[in-house]
Amino acid sequence: MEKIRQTLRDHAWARWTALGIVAFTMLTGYYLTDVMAPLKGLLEQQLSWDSSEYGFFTSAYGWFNVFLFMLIIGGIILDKMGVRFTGLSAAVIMVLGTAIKYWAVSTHSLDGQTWNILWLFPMKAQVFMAALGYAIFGVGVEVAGITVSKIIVKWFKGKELALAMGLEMATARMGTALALATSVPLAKSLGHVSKPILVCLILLVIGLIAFFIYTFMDKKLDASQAEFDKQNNVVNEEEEFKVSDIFKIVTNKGWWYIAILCVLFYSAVFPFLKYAADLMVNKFGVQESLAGTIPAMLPFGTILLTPLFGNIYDRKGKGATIMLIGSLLLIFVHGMFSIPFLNHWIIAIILIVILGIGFSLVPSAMWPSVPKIIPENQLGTAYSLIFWVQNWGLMGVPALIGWVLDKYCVTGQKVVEGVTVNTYNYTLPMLIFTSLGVLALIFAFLLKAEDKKKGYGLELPNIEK
Ligand SMILES: NCCCC[C@H](NC(=O)[C@@H](N)CCCCN)C(=O)O
Repeated sequence: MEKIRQTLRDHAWARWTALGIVAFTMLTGYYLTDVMAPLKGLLEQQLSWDSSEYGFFTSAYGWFNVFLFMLIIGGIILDKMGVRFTGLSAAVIMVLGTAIKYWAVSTHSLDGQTWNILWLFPMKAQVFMAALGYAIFGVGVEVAGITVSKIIVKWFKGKELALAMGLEMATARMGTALALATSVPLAKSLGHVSKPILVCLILLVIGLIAFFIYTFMDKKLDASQAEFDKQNNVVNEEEEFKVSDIFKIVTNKGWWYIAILCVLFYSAVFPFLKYAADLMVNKFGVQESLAGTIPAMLPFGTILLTPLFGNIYDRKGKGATIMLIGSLLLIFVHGMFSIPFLNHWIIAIILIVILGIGFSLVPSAMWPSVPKIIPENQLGTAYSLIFWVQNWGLMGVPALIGWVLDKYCVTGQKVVEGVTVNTYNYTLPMLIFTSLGVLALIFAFLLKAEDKKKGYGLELPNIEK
């Protein structure tokens, strides 16, 4: 009998098609994640939300992931049950959470109601229900993220791993860019702040169907790998994941440096994006209806650059150095944003472009570096633990910024379309973002040193010759 020399992943068309499908599912998830960011002003006008309520809602993304350990549980399920079951479940959870959020923002049945959350905090019922839906969605999109990372490693290990991860992130960021650029026009043209969420809901259902289609490819990949192993007498030595492996992951210094760099770096980017449209209005005097357009350039820039830097990492290596340079750019940009007299909108555009470069450098090198430190059977859990640490920042920093804005940064009030809203000075929030960048740089240095000591190969190319 003729021996099989190739598995499905050795066919370029198959691995790039698989990537395209799962990346699309992530695009739909990222669209919903950021769809409310440019609507902060409209939420204040149409639903009377204030900055703290907006901050509370935004931080809900991480509630269940962080406090109920849903992300870690998701990672363990991923390593135990595999990518098909976990990915499908995650996509269903995204749809469910978004349906609840849409209902909360569009219904009138919650009008005027206040609930005591945990018998302690009075909160508008509408804000709470929208946040609950977003928290459920947050579990789905984060577990989908780790699942897709593991899927990419499965198809691209020893091949164009960083390019593939870069392309997946680029596709996902198209979702972010679309959200930033389209949510205000959609809300205005369709007549209500809830309408962009409805558009997301439809997209998420399509994303779920796409992932369902992917599961057939995944089955074929497993079958071709099993056949290859059988015919070539390959003994699969990969051990099954054990819950005790978590101990191995969390006692690995290199893993910790990536996790801490990740939380610091991402906390200075994603939460910044939530307030960036408002920053454009308050600091740079940009019109409300156009305010989302400048921050939207950031994800647009990363769409081109993340795969480009990923490709460089695949071919030339220098992963740890790439993360260092990205952290430096982050400090520069937020430092400049915090200087009060630099308030021309052209400066805002230039800084967002530079931030786009930084935000392409770090992720393009960080995520493909994890499989160099952690074995594949523990990868789902390792990614989920990194996401878990990161989610503390994604949850805490927006709430912190919302609170800081309300407490220390209100400069006055103005009337927008007949409604009185606060105006803010963004210097203090931008200094907070700058400090996160400085800490990120320190951990990028520590990671580079640890790589040198342990020989993880972060500075080596990913493509095996
Ligand atoms: N294959 C790379 C996976 C990580 C991508 C990374 N995503 C995250 O860090 C998520 N935990 C947070 C997503 C928040 C979406 N606005 C990324 O760079 O997007």
